[in-house]
Amino acid sequence: MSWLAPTASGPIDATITVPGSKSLTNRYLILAALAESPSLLRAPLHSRDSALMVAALRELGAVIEELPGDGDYGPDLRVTPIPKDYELPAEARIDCGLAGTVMRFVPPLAALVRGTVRFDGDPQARIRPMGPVLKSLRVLGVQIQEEGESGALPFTVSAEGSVEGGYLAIDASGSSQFVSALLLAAPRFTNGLHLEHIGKPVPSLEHIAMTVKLLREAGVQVDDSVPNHWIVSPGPIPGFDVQIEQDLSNAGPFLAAALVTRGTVRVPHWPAQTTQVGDSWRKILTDFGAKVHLEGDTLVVTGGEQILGVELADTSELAPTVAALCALAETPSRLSGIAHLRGHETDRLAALVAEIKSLGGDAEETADGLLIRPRQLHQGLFRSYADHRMATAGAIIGLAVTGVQVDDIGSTSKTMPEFPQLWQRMLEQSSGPAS
Ligand SMILES: O=C(O)C1=C[C@@H](OP(=O)(O)O)[C@@H](O)[C@H](O)C1
Ligand SMILES: C=C(OP(=O)(O)O)C(=O)O
Repeated sequence: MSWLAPTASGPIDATITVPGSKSLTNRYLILAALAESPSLLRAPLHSRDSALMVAALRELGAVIEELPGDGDYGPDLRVTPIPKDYELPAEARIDCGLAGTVMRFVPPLAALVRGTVRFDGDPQARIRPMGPVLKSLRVLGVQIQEEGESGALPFTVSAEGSVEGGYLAIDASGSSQFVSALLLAAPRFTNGLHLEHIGKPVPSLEHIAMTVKLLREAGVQVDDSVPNHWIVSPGPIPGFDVQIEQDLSNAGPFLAAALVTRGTVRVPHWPAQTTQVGDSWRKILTDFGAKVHLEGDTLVVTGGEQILGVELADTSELAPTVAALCALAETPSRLSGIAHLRGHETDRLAALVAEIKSLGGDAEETADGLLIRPRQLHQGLFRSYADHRMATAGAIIGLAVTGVQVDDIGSTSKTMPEFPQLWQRMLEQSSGPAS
């Protein structure tokens, strides 16, 4: 659905909470499916990525029910784990959509049931890198049959119900999800796992820290004291009851709106301690020239007189939102350490350069990032390439530039189906009506 991005007619003054974290929801779903007894996920995300994870775990024998809860964005989830020694009644089929967490995290779980499981996804998912996960499973003795390009969807996992584990070396420079995928299943490997990364630096390290923290909270022993080594001891995961934090990465476009309109945006219930990469908005938005502070547990961001250019390394999944702000900044910006964004939902470096340029901006790719220089932007089509974060980047630019048309705002359903309504609500709360 093509969507004319609303332009703000004055400073935004709004308070917004967003739905639950994708990364937390999909990790807790995996841990709950591996647990010894049922678990309750309170205020989880309900979006395409979480629905695909729920469907995948049901295919593998977990029972997942919706229960009324207190969250603003849908029911809680009760997860009854995959039975021990589960034998699939027939070949299972798992649709990964475009979800990295499903295509990377679920195959190691499929190795723990008996039977065959076929994985496929959206056409764009078939070019996202999968090789290190498939290679690791093969080294661990699991049979994988690939159908198309090597190291990519679609493929079939044939498993015998147990994985011995032990030492494994991988190159996770393409995605932190390769590491998280193996760590999450490792407590159920007979001998646990000693995973070593060998290669260029692993990106998005915050997401691995999140995996390690969640495993430890679930009672699993993890030693990550030596860089690039993770040692997970085998052991049971007791069922748990958890409140899921809102998605701080998805809070980003709303917070960015404060800078773009020189207004104020508040996000209540900002977690005091979190492993979400989105917590770094506090530093990033300060670099852009905003005033950022906490009032109790409410994060308050107020835009400055101008948006300053930034120099930032490894902004991970925040990069498209950051790039949108760079395109509106008064001084040049350099983003580095994000070469792996070429393997995200789309080649985000190419997509951001193409779309910023199509609005008259000045952007160029480097080997590992982007250079974005100030230039007046004009109306035009901003393509999202089925990528939720491209779509929200277009919305951010549209706040300042009239006539920005986002081709597929529906792509935000990947992690925030409510985005268009929440964006509108943010504008309606503000002093001037949106145009
Ligand atoms: O583990 C996770 O939940 C994620 C890890 C990161 O992947 P990469 O390491 O591929 O950037 C991040 O970008 C993605 O949105 C979510
Ligand atoms: C890279 C992302 O997603 P995925 O979990 O599909 O890798 C993202 O949400 O920015």
